[in-house]
This record gives sequence, C-alpha cells and structure tokens, in this order.
Amino acid sequence: MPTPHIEAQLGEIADKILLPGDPLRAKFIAENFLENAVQFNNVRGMLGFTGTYKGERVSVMGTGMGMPSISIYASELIEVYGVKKLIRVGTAGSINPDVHIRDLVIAQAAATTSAIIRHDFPTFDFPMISDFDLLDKAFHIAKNLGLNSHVGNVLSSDLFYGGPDGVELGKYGVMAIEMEAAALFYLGAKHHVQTLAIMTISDHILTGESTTSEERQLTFTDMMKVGLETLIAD
Ligand SMILES: O=P(O)(O)O[C@H]1O[C@H](CO)[C@@H](O)[C@H]1O
Ligand SMILES: O=c1cc[nH]c(=O)[nH]1
Repeated sequence: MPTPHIEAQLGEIADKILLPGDPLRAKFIAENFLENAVQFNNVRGMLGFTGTYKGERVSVMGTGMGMPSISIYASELIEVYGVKKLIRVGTAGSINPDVHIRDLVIAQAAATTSAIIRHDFPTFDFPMISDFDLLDKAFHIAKNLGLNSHVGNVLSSDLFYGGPDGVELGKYGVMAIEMEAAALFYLGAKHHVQTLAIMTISDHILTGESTTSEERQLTFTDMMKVGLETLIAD
C-alpha cells in the first residue's frame, strides 16, 4: 500500500480530484456524475473513486473534517500520487447577510484560526489564496449555469463548536466559515499545484436557518457540477 491512509496503487488516481469532506458525498458524486467509477480507497472509510466525467479521467475522495485531516490526504495525493488539480467541494456556514442558504461560495482566499501555517512561517503572515486559473474558470462556469455564487474570502476554522468569534469577520466581507480550505491552499502553494474550494451554504449563522444532514450529504449538486466542469475545463 503506497501510503498509510490511501490503499490505491500508483496510477489508480487521476491527476484531477474533487475533495468533499464527507466520504459519503464522494460516493454520491461517483455514483451520480462519473462513468465507470472504480473505488480506490476505503482505509478508515475515507472512500475514493476514479472514473470519467465527459470522457476525462477524474477522481473524487473524502478528506474528513478539519485541517489536520485534509492535510494528510492532500499531502499524500500530491506527493505520492502526483495529483495536480484539487478542488474541495464542501459545506459552510454563512456569516454575511448577502450570502444566503444554498448559495455557492467560491473561495478566493481563506483566513484561518489554525497554527499549521505558522509552523513554517512563525514571523510573518502567509496569505492562503486559491489558484487564479481555477477560480476564474469556476466563477464563469457558475455564472453561465445561472447559479447564485459569491467569490471572496472565507474563514477556515479549527473548531466547529466554540473558538474565536469568526462571525466578527463577516463585517470585513468574509463570506462563510468552513474547516479545510486554508490548509488546502497552503499545500497548493507549497507543492506548486492548483487548488480551489467551492462551498454550498448549509446553514446561516446570523439567521439560524439550516439544512438537514441528509440534504447536505445527498444534494448540493450545483457545487459538484461546477467543480467537475472546472477540473476538466481547458
Ligand atoms: O461538508 P464538509 O465538506 O465536511 O465541510 C464542512 O462540514 C464539516 C463540519 O460539519 C467541516 O468539514 C466543514 O468544513
Ligand atoms: O464548518 C462549518 C460548516 C458548516 N457550517 C458551519 O457553521 N461551519
């Protein structure tokens, strides 16, 4: 087995991958969007599949929740399996009155409460930004599909419950809180690969609106479509 967390043989993972936090969302994407999908991972139940989308080889795999978890999977995917384009497709909580439930948020950048970047850069801030080429493509794809999408900053938090008051950042234009994008963008910069994060607003922290866990697992297909179209766009 090439890595401690992924049992795929070399060559079984495409160089383009969608990364939902929830492994069952990975299975849903494989079953509903990919052709001839073959499962390549079930270590710790972190399901991964490779198939084709519109004739192009694409993979999808869960990352688990939080920056330590996505950092393990993204590092192994990049360093061992040679993945070059990684797009997170996740859920997020809105902290902005203009960003509504079920809207798409395409992260241009991610603030973070995490110390993981500070381990490498203790004396200055390192801005976590997505890849502009992927960002530009995703924005236009979402626009052409007529989707309600927003591009800007998100907050990647270490904690789902408690922690620093991220809601305050909404007043500075930050759109939503999630838990993985900053680490993915950081690894993209470190390893010179392309990364992006597209989230669907699953709950609104200011208004208290929310969606069910079943909806979060099985619907939110717009971000999956935008993610896949972005991965295969020339
Ligand atoms: O729906 P996913 O992709 O897991 O993303 C969000 O949901 C989880 C918290 O419920 C965190 O992983 C957060 O980033
Ligand atoms: O990390 C997350 C994901 C969804 N909603 C939140 O409030 N936080």
